[in-house]
Amino acid sequence: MDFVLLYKNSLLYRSIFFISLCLFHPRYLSIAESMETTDIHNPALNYGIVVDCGSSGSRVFVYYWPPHNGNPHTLLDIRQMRDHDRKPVVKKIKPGISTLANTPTQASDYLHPLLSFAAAHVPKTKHKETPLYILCTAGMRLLPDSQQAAILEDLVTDVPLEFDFLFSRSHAEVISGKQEGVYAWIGINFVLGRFDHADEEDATVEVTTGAQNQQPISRRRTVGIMDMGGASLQIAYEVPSAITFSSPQEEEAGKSVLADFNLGCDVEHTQHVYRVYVTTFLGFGGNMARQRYEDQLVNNTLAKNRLLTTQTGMSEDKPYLDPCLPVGLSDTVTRDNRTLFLRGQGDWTRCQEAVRPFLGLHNGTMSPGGVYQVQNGIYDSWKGAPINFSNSEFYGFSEFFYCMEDVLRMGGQYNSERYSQAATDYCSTKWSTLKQRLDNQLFSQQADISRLKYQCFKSAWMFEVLHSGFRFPSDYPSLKTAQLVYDKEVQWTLGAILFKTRFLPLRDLQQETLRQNHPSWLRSSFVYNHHLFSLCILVVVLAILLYILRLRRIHQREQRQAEALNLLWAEEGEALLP
Ligand SMILES: Nc1nc2c(ncn2[C@@H]2O[C@H](COP(=O)(O)OP(=O)(O)OP(=O)(O)O)[C@@H](O)[C@H]2O)c(=O)[nH]1
Repeated sequence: MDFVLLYKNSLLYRSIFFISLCLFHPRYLSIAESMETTDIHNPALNYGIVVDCGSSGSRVFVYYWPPHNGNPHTLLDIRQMRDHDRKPVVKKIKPGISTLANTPTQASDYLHPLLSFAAAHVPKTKHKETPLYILCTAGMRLLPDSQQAAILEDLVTDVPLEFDFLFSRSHAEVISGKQEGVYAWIGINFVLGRFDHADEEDATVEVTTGAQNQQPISRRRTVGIMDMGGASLQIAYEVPSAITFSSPQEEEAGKSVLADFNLGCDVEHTQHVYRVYVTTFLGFGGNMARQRYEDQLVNNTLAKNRLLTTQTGMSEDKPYLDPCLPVGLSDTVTRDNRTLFLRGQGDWTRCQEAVRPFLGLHNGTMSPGGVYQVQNGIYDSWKGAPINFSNSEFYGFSEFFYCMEDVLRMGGQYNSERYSQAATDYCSTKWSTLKQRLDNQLFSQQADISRLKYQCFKSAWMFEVLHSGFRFPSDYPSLKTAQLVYDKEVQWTLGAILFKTRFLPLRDLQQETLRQNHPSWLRSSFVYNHHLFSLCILVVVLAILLYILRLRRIHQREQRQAEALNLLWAEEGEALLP
């Protein structure tokens, strides 16, 4: 067979092609690798566990990372662990940990299934050095301090009795909404590679980080996030230029919604200094918004009944007509032993109008502190950093994705017109038909009866938050909703572990320097990037192989020519013989 053809069809040729691709785009190599089963037999891998204790449930995520590549400008390559079926190692339980407010001593038992699941996946020999973080969000934030403290105390005392992870008092905490927003922002930008060096085709921005005498740096444009959970809502986006405040009050308010942080391993490396505008809205998550709406329905309807001596909502045959429940759905709401009977009207437009007041709009701006702070008389009037709607990109997570995907099946690129049409149709579909569709598995696997019931409300709430609250123009072209990006589940937990391990590379670097004391050019060179290094070795080996094969071919050809010459001489010799 022709050698060239053989070579082109060979694994060798394809490997070289793939290797060249990866040499030019090492990012692709990392993406491909991160979808593989995690090699638990590799002793060099490090592990980390984050438990997200949300208002509606708790989930455990197991992450791992190879040793740092030695370049102080790159972050740890943290990936979600995958089991032998390549499935992400994640487990979820319901309800939320805040339901243990009155029985805090059960907190560690409650988390036991999640922690033993993680313990079964992380190699036993690694448990001692594997950090475990138990981070609680809005459900816990809504509890009084004493109840929060009692739950955390139980975890800090009991978890180490059963599990051998690296876990201390500071590893169990109720994080602020601001932290949650920043972590979500870090998570998605990391997965999208926006913290890497910019390629020519990337959209870049000039960034002034505020450091003294610092020239603007050109960096990849980062994406903004909106994350709507069960109880709280976060928005976070990078503010590329230094902000000037016109008054000390404005500065005070402004600083409370700006997060300045350095993701680099060392304060001297300013390449990864970011200034992010982040605001959290407690009570604005999908479930809490519905709860607030129902509270008001009960109060207002009963007050009206008293005033007008009517009986609206007092019995099943005289229900309150709720525009935000699907047509024909009967439901009840009970508050303080008072029950209100509801019947779905399925009217999207009226539902939008009904939910809008719950945004707490004040001079056209949503209250960053949420309704609770407004009720306490604290009102923050800072309007937030303006979003450049013509040069930005946003990702919507959790309810933004579930609202679009679970039943409407349109998660991904957001288009306000298509979305409101689909939501209008959903709301006006008869409840019996919706249930039939659920039984026929026409919705996503995650959709359950509760999703069906509140979809109409939640989709209107999401729409209002986006367009009336955050004032995104209806033709904004760059909003995507997502749960998986490059096949990775993007959660704020990923950002949390990245942030919490940001100094680990420094430790590795210092140890390496002490041990080997290499010249500095070597440390910063590609020799310390183990991917590139092994690929180069492979390329060299393949080149040598090809060279040897080619030499053999030349040698064989020469041999054949020599034999032919010998034959010719022999024949000529015979002919000359008398
Ligand atoms: N479709 C789908 N729904 C989910 C999933 N996880 C949670 N939900 C639902 O989405 C709503 C919001 O849940 P999350 O986004 O997990 O919010 P949370 O962490 O509980 O709430 P916060 O504490 O406010 O952050 C709840 O009603 C959940 O039942 C999921 O993986 N898929």
